Amino acid sequence: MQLEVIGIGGAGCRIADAIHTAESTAQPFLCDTFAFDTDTLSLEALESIPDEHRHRYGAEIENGLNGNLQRGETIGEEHVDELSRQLDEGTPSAADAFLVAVGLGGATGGGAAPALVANLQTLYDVPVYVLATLPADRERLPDGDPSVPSDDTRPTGADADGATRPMAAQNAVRTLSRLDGLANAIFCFDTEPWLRTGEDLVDGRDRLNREIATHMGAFFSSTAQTADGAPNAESVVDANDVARILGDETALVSLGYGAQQVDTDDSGPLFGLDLGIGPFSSSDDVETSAAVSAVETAVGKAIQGKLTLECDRTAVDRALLIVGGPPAWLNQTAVADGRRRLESVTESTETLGGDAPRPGGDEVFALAVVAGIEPVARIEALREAGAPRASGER
Ligand SMILES: Nc1nc2c(ncn2[C@@H]2O[C@H](COP(=O)(O)OP(=O)(O)OP(=O)(O)O)[C@@H](O)[C@H]2O)c(=O)[nH]1
Repeated sequence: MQLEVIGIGGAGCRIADAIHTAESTAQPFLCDTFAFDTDTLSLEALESIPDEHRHRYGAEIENGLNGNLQRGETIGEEHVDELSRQLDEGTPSAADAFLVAVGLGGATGGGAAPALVANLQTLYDVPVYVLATLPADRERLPDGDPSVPSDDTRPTGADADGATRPMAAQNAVRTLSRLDGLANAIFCFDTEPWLRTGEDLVDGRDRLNREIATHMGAFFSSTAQTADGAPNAESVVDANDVARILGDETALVSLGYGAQQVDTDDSGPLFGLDLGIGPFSSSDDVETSAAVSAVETAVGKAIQGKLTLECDRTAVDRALLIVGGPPAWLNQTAVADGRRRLESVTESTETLGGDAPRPGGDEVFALAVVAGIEPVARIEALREAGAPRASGER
């Protein structure tokens, strides 16, 4: 499937940019990538999104929004037609789905995302998914907390731009609830557990954004059509499968990813075969036991390792497993076993599986998608953290 990615606000734009940067030319899955922000400098700092797909809006904002989500919502609603029109710079009608990336906790992206998602739903007849990062705890830590580096001269709990975000939890909860019923599904990335000890967003955000891009790229590139001449998947995951697993009732979605390095012969075509798709190993060349072991290891990491949002793996509505890598290493029995393993761990009512051949690759990877994961302890904690102020404000 082909994806139209739109980043909104600082985090959303950087994440969209990271996805665009990481997209492999061998496995393209992006229709277009757009970045919408009120902050010109932030837009200019992006790495790879084409200039004509970066759009600054809200010239009336003079000194930022200071976490004022209601103002962000008003500005988002006022500019939503302008933002949607920007998409005509690309080919949005060719997309099988939209992905709106946003950092929950801020006022710009969180304010505009619900209006944008609602507008896309009326303009296009394809699913609109959201990719949302949850705010980190250390954006609002009390003074003297040991996880704030002692040489940090910024205010305690400051984010990557040096701003504190005392409203982060409250804003995140409110934006999540506004997206409910608008987005088909929400991919969640929980920032806090992905930050290293003593690391804050200043140091960590580019690494986190690459992690997000790896997970999302592994998923959506596996659903893209293979290039001419490249081997087809034994079991293709297409846009319909994605829609079935993600659903259309704003399910929360978490991803698990694991990769295992494998030995491939890069010295050239084997057995006189050259399909014009780069170096690859023939299945005769790879020990079955080695291939099975590589698939099992990658699948184990994806299912039992760290998820983008930790949840009760045994209480998942729907699940999908994709195993990819050099064709010779994709042992189909092991791939099918992996899908059954995910099914038995999650006890989900529906579990799909597929494979993604990557000629020339040097690792076997597995991506587990779990959808319908609520209740999630982390979201409940955010709701609690945001609740007292929320009731006072509204
Ligand atoms: N993963 C990740 N999170 C980020 C990044 N930048 C900021 N965040 C977090 O995302 C949330 C929203 O921040 P921004 O996207 O900068 O905020 P904004 O939408 O531009 O809105 P305002 O700055 O409030 O006007 C906060 O919780 C930030 O700490 C980033 O590059 N990656």
